Amino acid sequence: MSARIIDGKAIASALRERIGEEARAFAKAHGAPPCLAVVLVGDDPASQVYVRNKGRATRESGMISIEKRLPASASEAEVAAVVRALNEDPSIDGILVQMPLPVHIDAHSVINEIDPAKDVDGLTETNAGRLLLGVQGLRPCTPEGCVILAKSVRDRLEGLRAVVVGRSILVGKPLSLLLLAENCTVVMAHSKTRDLPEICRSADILCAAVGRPRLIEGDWVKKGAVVLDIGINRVEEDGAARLVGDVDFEAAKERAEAITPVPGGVGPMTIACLLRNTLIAAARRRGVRGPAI
Ligand SMILES: Nc1nc(=O)c2c([nH]1)NC[C@@H]1CN(c3ccc(C(=O)N[C@@H](CCC(=O)O)C(=O)O)cc3)C=[N+]21
Ligand SMILES: [Mg+2]
Repeated sequence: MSARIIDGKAIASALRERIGEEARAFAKAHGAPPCLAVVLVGDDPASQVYVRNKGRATRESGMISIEKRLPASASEAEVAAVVRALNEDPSIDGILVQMPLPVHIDAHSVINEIDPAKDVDGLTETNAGRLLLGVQGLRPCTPEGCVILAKSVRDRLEGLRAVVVGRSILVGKPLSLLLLAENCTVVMAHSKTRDLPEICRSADILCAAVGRPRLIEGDWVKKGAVVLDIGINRVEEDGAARLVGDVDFEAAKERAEAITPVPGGVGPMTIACLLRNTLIAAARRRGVRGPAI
């Protein structure tokens, strides 16, 4: 039996529809729609595409999108100054600094300049700490999207064994914490993990976020598992550029109950959750409760 393909694109589109309604209601109540500022340093082609897509999605959801571009030669102090100006600007609700930053800039320092109330990526020390503590804060978008997709297959995640392969700050670590908050039993696996195939086979929910094309093979997947493929790897195959995940999709779908495709799985959820965080940040900054979506 072939797995059900989790249609992240459709789920994200439905979520963005509801966010759009909330954004319009917000604009009516507060005189202006929520506003997201994206800071892009340098001219990495993939980043340009992502930022353009984010801007379009933001406007489609009835929010305002602002872009601040700096040359690749910008100093850390210059990038930090842009972030601080956005912090001070009362018309800005959300700030995202597009990763990766040029190597001469310390990403952690720059991210930490973001006002935690506007940190829609959930990456500042304050929001990471709030996630660890399980108190109100802004959660990272890709992990949040993963939990929504897992819940689209399983009503309750409680008691399920989740294996997260990859421990990045943007995805693996926060995803592990979010799944723990759902009462999953979480295994945090990574490049130094012994017996990785065996550990993956123990997963009811298998999350792959390592950035290695098709690392996870078909027989690493337990029959009936839910597979979330967070990898987005650009590879060249038969002379053509392709996008593949961290999971061998064709093989894994013969064993999984449900699996996310790449593209069209987790990626679109990241953007939808970014817009949701912008709405939440805009509401909380005005002292009202965020949307119940
Ligand atoms: N501060 C920061 N926050 C981020 O959240 C962040 C970042 N920096 N830097 C880059 C990564 C990557 N990322 C993606 C978002 C959407 C898709 C997405 O929508 N992908 C589509 C299309 C993929 C394509 O065709 O290229 C899909 O998977 O179907 C992918 C990747 C956010 N990131
Ligand atoms: Mg392999």
